[in-house]
Amino acid sequence: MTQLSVNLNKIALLRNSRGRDFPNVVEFARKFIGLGVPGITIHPRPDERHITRQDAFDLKTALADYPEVELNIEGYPSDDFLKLIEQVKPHQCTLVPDDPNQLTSDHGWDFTRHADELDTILKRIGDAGVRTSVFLDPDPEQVRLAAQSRANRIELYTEAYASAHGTDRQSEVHEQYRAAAALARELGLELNAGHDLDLDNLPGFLTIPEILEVSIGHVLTVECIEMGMPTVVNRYLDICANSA
Ligand SMILES: CC(=O)[C@@H](O)[C@H](O)COP(=O)(O)O
Ligand SMILES: NCC(=O)COP(=O)(O)O
Repeated sequence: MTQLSVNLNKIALLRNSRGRDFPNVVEFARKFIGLGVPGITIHPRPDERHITRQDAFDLKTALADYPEVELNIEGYPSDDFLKLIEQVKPHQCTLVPDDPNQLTSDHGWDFTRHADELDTILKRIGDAGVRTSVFLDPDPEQVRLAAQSRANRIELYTEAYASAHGTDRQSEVHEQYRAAAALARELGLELNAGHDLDLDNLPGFLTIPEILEVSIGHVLTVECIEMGMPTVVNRYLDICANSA
């Protein structure tokens, strides 16, 4: 069964737009957990445009009340970010190759260029007792290289899957993900996935076997506005429970 990790970036974005602590990120984490969500994801960016460093500490403290709930922190491995990970010690850290000013994550790691620096970084995070995951395109060469690294998991970057969904490229693109996932499993990598997943495209994606975790935030937040949190969370949990 796939675990749902709700990404709270967009709750923080709303909060930051008014300069007071509303909506409160920790309170929303508690609401999602209360509805049965087993994981929380945040992606603190250097400009703190949504999630702040303080949010990471506050969530870590709050999640002590829910030992079964996983905290996943995503981000570019700057020294600041790595220090944050060493202090907060989330269950999982997902490394993303984002520029500081990037609008959103739009590509996976290139291990042909970054294998050496990632080795040092993955060791540092692993030594802090934190599970590691690396954001990756569904590219067989990158999957092979990631399998030779210290990463425990890969997170398949699903934007291409989401944009092809419902178009005549759907099955071709889906096959790329299916093949990358099969190769990753064969090489001993565990698998997560995320970016632009939603209630409509997730069931098709989760026909790929053994996706351990999906992190979802942007569309999920909009779906909650449209349909209400309980309905949306129940539908996601249902889809995840029926994954391959
Ligand atoms: C790493 C990843 O997949 C992203 O989806 C990310 O967490 C979203 O970041 P923004 O919310 O800043 O677009
Ligand atoms: N890792 C992906 C994530 O956390 C959320 O992505 P999105 O649903 O906000 O596109």
